[in-house]
Amino acid sequence: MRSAKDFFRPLAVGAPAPPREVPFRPSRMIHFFDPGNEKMAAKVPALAPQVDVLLGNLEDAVAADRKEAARAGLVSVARATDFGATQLWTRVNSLDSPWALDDLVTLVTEIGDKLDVVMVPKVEGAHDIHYVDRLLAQLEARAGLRRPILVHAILETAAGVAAVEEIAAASPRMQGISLGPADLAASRRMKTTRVGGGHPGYLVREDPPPTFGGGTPSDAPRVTYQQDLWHYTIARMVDACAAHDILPYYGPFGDIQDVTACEDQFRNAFLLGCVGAWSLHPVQIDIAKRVFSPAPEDVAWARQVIEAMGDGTGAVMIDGKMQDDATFKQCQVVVGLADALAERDPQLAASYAAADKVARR
Ligand SMILES: CC(C)(COP(=O)(O)OP(=O)(O)OC[C@H]1O[C@@H](n2cnc3c(N)ncnc32)[C@H](O)[C@@H]1OP(=O)(O)O)[C@@H](O)C(=O)NCCC(=O)NCCSC(=O)C[C@H](O)C(=O)O
Ligand SMILES: [Mg+2]
Repeated sequence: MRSAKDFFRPLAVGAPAPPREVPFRPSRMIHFFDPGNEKMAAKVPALAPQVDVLLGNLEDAVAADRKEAARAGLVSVARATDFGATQLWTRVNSLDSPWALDDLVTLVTEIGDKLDVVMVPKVEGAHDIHYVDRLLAQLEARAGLRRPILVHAILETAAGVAAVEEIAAASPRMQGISLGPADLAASRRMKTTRVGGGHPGYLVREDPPPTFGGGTPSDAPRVTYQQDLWHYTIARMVDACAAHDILPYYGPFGDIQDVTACEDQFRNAFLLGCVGAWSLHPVQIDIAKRVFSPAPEDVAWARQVIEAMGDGTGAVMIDGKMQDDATFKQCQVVVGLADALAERDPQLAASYAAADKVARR
């Protein structure tokens, strides 16, 4: 068993010290691209300033006979691109595949100084993170890296969901966790054929009108309400991440043309505590940017509450609503996120300042 003190010692001689906290960097969208697709890879320099995270995907959606080309493509695009403040992540192949080892060895050795986070798919328990943790330390030491590469797990197997708390706590390298609804659906034997989003068959129906005195039941139409297939898993993931001070994300929304449902799915995740989602296509970038940035009027309201609450204790009434220590803390979350995002996004900073001005009139 590792002692608590061991947690902060490098797992290989000469490796950088493990991180003590996850540095906050905007990650409203993790934009996926296939580095072996020349057309897509050519768009990376122009995409870099528009997104918070660029992720070179080596796993699913890259055909088996294109794995090496994708890996080599990521090395060359990473070397050739100045990412500025944008993070570079990769999703390596799953640990039970024949490609995962070469993915990690090649990427850390060749472009480890440019890689911020390694996303590990199909994580089933702490043992998967421990394996990657030790290997990264060995490779970092060998490559002479000064900064540890962080690890992000995808929650996309039933075993992974059952072990989500131990996964979140498995290493100081843990940066966050994303929901992978497509693989999770398959692993759970759900009867869907989609990548995220809802399903019209998963619903509740209002009761029939009462038939007093044994009359004939009415055949009047009864309203149905589609339910959220992902609520339980997202909420569980958010709790595990918050408890271990790492970041939760919604994953992919596969119906690229249904921008409305994509926005709804992203917003549900945002309201439940997620900090971002994956964008699979350029059209999803602005949706994520909009949804995962607190709305200017909400930020202005939160600032008003914080100001009125003084030291954050007691209770006050604002516009007929009671505010106390707990709403003060919620408002601090909103303002803290807004300030951090505004530091990197001048357009957002301007819209927050404008809403604040209107609220103070
Ligand atoms: C989904 C796509 C295959 C669609 O591609 P395409 O048919 O080319 O779409 P468009 O014609 O609309 O494309 C318009 C132009 O935009 C470029 N493009 C498309 N996608 C991207 C992108 N992600 N990054 C950069 N540029 C992109 C096209 O090249 C077109 O360019 P041009 O011709 O010059 O106008 C495609 O979007 C795609 O492959 N996306 C990524 C898919 C992916 O990564 N999937 C894996 C993640 S989801 C998953 O793994 C499930 C999860 O693990 C789980 O279990 O839930
Ligand atoms: Mg998957």
